[in-house]
Amino acid sequence: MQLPFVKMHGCGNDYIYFDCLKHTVPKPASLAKQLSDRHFGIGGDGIVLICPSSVAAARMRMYNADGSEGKMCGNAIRCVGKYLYDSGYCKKRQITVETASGIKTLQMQIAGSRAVGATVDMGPPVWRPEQIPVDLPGARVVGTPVKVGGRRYEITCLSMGNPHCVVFLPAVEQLDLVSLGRDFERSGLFPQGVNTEFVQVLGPDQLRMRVHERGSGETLACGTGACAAVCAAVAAGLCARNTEVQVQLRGGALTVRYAPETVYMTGPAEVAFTGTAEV
Ligand SMILES: N[C@@H](CCC[C@H](N)C(=O)O)C(=O)O
Repeated sequence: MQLPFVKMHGCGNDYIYFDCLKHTVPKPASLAKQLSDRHFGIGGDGIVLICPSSVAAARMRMYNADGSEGKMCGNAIRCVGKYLYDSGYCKKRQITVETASGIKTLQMQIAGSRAVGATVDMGPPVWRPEQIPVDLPGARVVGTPVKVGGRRYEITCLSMGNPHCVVFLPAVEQLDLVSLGRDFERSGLFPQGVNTEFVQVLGPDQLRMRVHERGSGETLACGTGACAAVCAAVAAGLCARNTEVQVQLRGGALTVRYAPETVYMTGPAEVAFTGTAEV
């Protein structure tokens, strides 16, 4: 069976998108594993299905490269908005998308007849450990000392619709994220796995971040992770609330504002190429 796809990315966080408003995708979990392979597949951090919704313009389902399903993806949702706008399904400046962690509203950035990015209302962060989930006591895990992989870290944990652990370090460029990411995954602290952000504070409105994602390994960017990093920086008094903070990632930059009621994330959405997959 042949299935058309669009390969899109937000700051280099790349997924293979299928239009499930028109087509049915069989066995998406195993397809994600097969197609994400950068040598034997199309290559990507996972796959995204753009599905019908009764409550929004479309429903997004995202699968990591290992086939696990994620509840939310900040970079993918901007690309879903772009696809809905560019293909004419929803030619509106404001687009709603249903996800496994609720309905999100996007304000599309338009250039000519195409969408080039979006600001997404990501919803407020969730701090309660049992709702993240993280196996640590207390009402919040903010700057909490732990031992992971035999080393001491101070971690901040929160959910942006998916679990995040933020670690502030003096420098992040030289880190071995394969082994560090694995250490955090295997720490026993995160019963549903975790996305770990290693963050260097460059200034009160600028962070540098590298990320090890649950189910995909190191990626060039993570939208929910950038939001988690800014919320953690605000909680630690390193950045101001309700101020635009630029998060520099390996694949580009995202802007995040931790507003009084919610978190706004702004960034690009780009098509890399289109094709047909044999499934
Ligand atoms: N790349 C993402 C997050 C994707 C899901 C994550 N790996 C998970 O399993 O929670 C983003 O841009 O937010």
